Amino acid sequence: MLEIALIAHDKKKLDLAMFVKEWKEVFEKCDLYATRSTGRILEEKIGLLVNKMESGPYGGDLQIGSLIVEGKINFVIFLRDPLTAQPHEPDVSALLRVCDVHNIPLATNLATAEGLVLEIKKKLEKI
Ligand SMILES: O=C(CO)COP(=O)(O)O
Repeated sequence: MLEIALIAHDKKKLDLAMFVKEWKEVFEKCDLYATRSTGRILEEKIGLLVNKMESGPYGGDLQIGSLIVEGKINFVIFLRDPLTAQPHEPDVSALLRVCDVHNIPLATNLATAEGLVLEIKKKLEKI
């Protein structure tokens, strides 16, 4: 099973929901983790089962980061809002940092997410 973390800041949640819907047949074969509001949207609008952490501003990014440190996440798609200051920016940076520390593929925009999902699909076909 592949473990995927899906996160989006508020102004990017619609983009993420549309992207995940488009690739639903891939994501429904994975174990999904998300920060709370993102996860709720993916469950309610797309009908996927999602392991929901705390909301990002309440430490959810750090919880996902902790899962990465424990080796429990294979891919991260995190659609950040580059135009809005986030009160929990240090937590966001920490999550991005542990992805680099542990060499976890990370997409922070839709163009890269497209590449990652193709890679995830390829990996699933080999399982
Ligand atoms: O803020 C976030 C990531 O930094 C996302 O958190 P939510 O999914 O709870 O909105």
